[in-house]
Amino acid sequence: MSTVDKSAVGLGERQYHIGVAPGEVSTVALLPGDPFRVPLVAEFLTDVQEVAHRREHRTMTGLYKGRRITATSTGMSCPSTAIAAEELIRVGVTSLIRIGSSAAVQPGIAPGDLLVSEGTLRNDGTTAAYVHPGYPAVPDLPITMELERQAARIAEREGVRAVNGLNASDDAFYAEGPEWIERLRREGILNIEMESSALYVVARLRGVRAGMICACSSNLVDGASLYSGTKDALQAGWAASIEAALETAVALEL
Ligand SMILES: O=P(O)(O)O[C@H]1O[C@H](CO)[C@@H](O)[C@H]1O
Ligand SMILES: O=c1cc[nH]c(=O)[nH]1
Repeated sequence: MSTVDKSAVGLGERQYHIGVAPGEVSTVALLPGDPFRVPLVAEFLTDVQEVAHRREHRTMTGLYKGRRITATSTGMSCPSTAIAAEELIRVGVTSLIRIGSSAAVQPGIAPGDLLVSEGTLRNDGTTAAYVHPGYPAVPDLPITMELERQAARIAEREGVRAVNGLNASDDAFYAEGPEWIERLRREGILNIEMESSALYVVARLRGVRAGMICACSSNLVDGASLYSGTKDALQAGWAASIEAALETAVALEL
C-alpha cells in the first residue's frame, strides 16, 4: 500500500481547495473570515482581479499604493484557516494578515474598536494536530508592531479605541458559556475569535509571517452586542482594520 505525502500536494500548481495558482497572488494576503468581506478589501485597491472562489475561499488580487495585495477569505474557524494558509503559502504568500471580527471579554471595549493581537490562547483542535500543547501561537513581531502603530493612528482619526494584547481562538461559538468568558476575563484576555491560532501556528511551521487586527463586534462582559444591532460600528471597524493592514503591507514592503 502506498501513502500520499501531503507536504508535496499542490506545490507549484492550482490549489485543491482555494483554487489559486502561482502568479495569481501577491506575497502578502489579507484574510477576512467571510467571503463577502473580500470585496471590501477590493474597494481599497485598483486593477482588481477575482482570482478564484471555491467553497468559502474567495480570492482577489489588486494594487494598493503601487503594491500588489491579495485578499482571501479563510471561512470560519481553524480547520479551513489552516487549509487556506497552507495553500496560500504553497503559491508564494509569505505574509498573512487576518482582518477579523472579534468579541471583547474586557469591559470598555466597544463595537468598532480595533484589537491588535499579540498572541493567541489555543483553544482549538486543529493546532493540536500540528504541535504539542505548550506550543505558543504568536504573530510576527514587526507586523504586529506596525499594525499597532497604524491602528492607533486610524483609531484616533475615527474616534474609536485601539487596544493591543492577547486573544483566544475558540472552536465552538455557541459553547462559549459564562464560566469560560469569566475565566478569559480574569486571565487578561482581551477578545475571542476563531482563526488566529491556526494562522500563527501554520505560519511559524512554514517559516512565513502572520499578524491579526480585528474589529470588535460585541462585548461579552459589558453587554454591547452586535447581535442587537450595532452593525454600522462593526462595518466602520472592518474598513479601519483593512486600512491598517494595507498600510502595514506598504510600510514593511511585505
Ligand atoms: O468575521 P470573522 O473574520 O469570520 O471572525 C469572527 O466571526 C466568526 C464568528 O461569528 C468567526 O469566524 C470569528 O472569528
Ligand atoms: O468566538 C467568537 C468570535 C466572535 N464572537 C463571539 O461571540 N465569539
